[in-house]
Amino acid sequence: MGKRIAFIGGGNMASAIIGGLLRQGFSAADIDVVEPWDEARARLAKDFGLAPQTEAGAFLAGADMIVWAVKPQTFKDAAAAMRAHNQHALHLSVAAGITSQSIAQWLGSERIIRTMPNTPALIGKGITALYGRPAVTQADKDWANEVIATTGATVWLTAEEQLDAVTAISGSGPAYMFYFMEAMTEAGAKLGLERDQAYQLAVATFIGAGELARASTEPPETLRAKVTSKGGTTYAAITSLDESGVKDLFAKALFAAHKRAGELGAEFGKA
Ligand SMILES: NC(=O)C1=CN([C@@H]2O[C@H](COP(=O)(O)OP(=O)(O)OC[C@H]3O[C@@H](n4cnc5c(N)ncnc54)[C@H](O)[C@@H]3O)[C@@H](O)[C@H]2O)C=CC1
Ligand SMILES: O=C(O)[C@@H]1CCC=N1
Repeated sequence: MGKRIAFIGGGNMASAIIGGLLRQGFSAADIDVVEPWDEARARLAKDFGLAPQTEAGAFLAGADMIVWAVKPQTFKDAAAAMRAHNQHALHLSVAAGITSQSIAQWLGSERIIRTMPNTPALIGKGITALYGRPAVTQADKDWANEVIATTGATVWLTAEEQLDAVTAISGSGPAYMFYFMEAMTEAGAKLGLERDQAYQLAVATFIGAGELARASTEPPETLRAKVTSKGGTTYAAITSLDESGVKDLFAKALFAAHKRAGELGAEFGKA
């Protein structure tokens, strides 16, 4: 790629993208990171051979792309600290909820791409939705896609609001999967399995079902029907789930995540 990329925030999501870039041959010497937390800086140095800085500075002038990987709560302050040092970079945000309009105001730039990745990006198995502000060129989008594709699949959106829905589905999604794995492991242990074996069964079942869904042309309802013998064990479990209204409750949880994304934008995106 031959360009410099700076990360503002060096936590989980920054590490996922940095890891992806390095795996694809991007040079650590072309990456800058601003990360105030000592422990996080030490981890970035150890894992990736980087030399992160504690705060924004003149070194940021060399960045062609700036990746915003701070919490929504700290974005505005971090933007104010960076603004004087770089006015030409393409900006790529991973922050939940914070609109590109807020970012444009804080940075005085229209060259902004918002994204919503998820943590499987850490192992190159993520999925990220991206949205480019109208001023962003196709060449900028292609470059952002190239960077993010090092962490997994990409999906481009045409409406920025859709990012909040993506946040509810796939951004927060890994946590729901782990939640189900926890429940399956607990139940397995109560039913007499060794805990680590129950966990192994739960994880393998998620991976297998996910891969089957990916490989199949059939919808999930059909895949589910193929597991569900009339009057059998799955039927007993699904009937119990339906009687408890689990599908509706689960949808309610996703709506709560979606609502929270909007609230984060309103609360921490003020000019
Ligand atoms: N963790 C996840 O599953 C996902 C997170 N996101 C978004 O990614 C963003 C970052 O989240 P994580 O990486 O999980 O958080 P994190 O807490 O792991 O990383 C954020 C880092 O920013 C640093 N920081 C705080 N103030 C700073 C400042 N003024 N300048 C530079 N760095 C500063 C913190 O020390 C921390 O290391 C958030 O906005 C979140 O909404 C998006 C998708 C998934
Ligand atoms: O929980 C959060 O706010 C972030 C956004 C998506 C996943 N983690």
